[in-house]
Amino acid sequence: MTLVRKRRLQQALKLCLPPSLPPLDFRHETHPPPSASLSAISPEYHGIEDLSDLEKLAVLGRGNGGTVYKVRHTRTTSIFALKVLRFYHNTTNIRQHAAREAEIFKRVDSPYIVRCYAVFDSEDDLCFVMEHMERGSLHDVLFVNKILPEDVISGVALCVLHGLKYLHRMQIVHGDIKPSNLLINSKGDVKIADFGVSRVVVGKRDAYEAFMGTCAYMSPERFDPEGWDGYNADGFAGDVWSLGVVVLECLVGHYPLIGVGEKPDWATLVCAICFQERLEMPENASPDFRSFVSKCLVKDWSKRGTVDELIDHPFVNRTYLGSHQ
Ligand SMILES: Nc1ncnc2c1ncn2[C@@H]1O[C@H](COP(=O)(O)OP(=O)(O)OP(=O)(O)O)[C@@H](O)[C@H]1O
Repeated sequence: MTLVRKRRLQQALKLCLPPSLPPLDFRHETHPPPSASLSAISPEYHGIEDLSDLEKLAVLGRGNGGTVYKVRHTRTTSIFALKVLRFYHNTTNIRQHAAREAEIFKRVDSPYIVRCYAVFDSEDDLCFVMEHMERGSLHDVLFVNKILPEDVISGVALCVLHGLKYLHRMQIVHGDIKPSNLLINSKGDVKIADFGVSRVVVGKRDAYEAFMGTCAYMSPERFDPEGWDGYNADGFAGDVWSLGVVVLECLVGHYPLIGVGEKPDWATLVCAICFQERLEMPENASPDFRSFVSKCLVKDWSKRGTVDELIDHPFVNRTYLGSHQ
């Protein structure tokens, strides 16, 4: 059964074999949006003028502070994903994250990043109209399939690396790379989503925020900045660490830095992330897989593989790997 599922997934999860990166688009940087209730993010897209144009069809998922709906544009019948962040009790924290997410979404335009077409804001909530990623998140895929074959993981990793390369060139640290933030469309393209804790790097120390994002995927320098020279880290290496954890999780079938059944509380995670020396690799992992993950999961961020190095790594440049079972 597992084998059937795996085969089905291999067919279904077509991987994007990325063409060369498109040039960076800085159009939006010089034109900050007006502080009106609607900020059109993609000026070429004129279809969505008002939230009332969108009919809710289903709930796609829920995250911290928000719900994502599948919606249909009543006039064009196009399908979108609508993320609604509600500001209960005027929580400054959520407002700040939402504003940051909107700000980053305005800047990015890449086939490796989920597109955002419009943002509507009001007193009570902030709504993002995004491209609908039909197959949901990598988290959903792992929930159903448990583990993925190496060649599928390799394609996922390559898409994320291209997305990170684009973001990092724009000085954007994602800060929360994890399976639920990697979305897959009907063509099998994997794209990075959710910029709620992302930041634009303006210097090394000034923008440092240690405990934003999801603890389990955080790098040692974010978890323990004093122990791992985190105050000097630029943040980009943290995204690479998170990618390494995700890649390993896809082959292990569960969060890989602690044992199955172990509670991922703060103390357990800090021990695993900051102090545990040995990396548990699945026995069936290929040498390329081991090498790739080991380069991502170097505890000292200054010695960790960079996105530019990893994008040339044999693990993500294989034509077909027959070694997985
Ligand atoms: N554009 C989209 N297309 C399809 N499904 C989506 C889209 N965006 C989000 N989802 C689904 O909604 C879920 C919730 O997304 P959301 O960004 O609100 O939170 P999260 O990343 O899962 O969690 P957290 O808030 O803790 O980061 C996702 O896990 C995914 O399954």
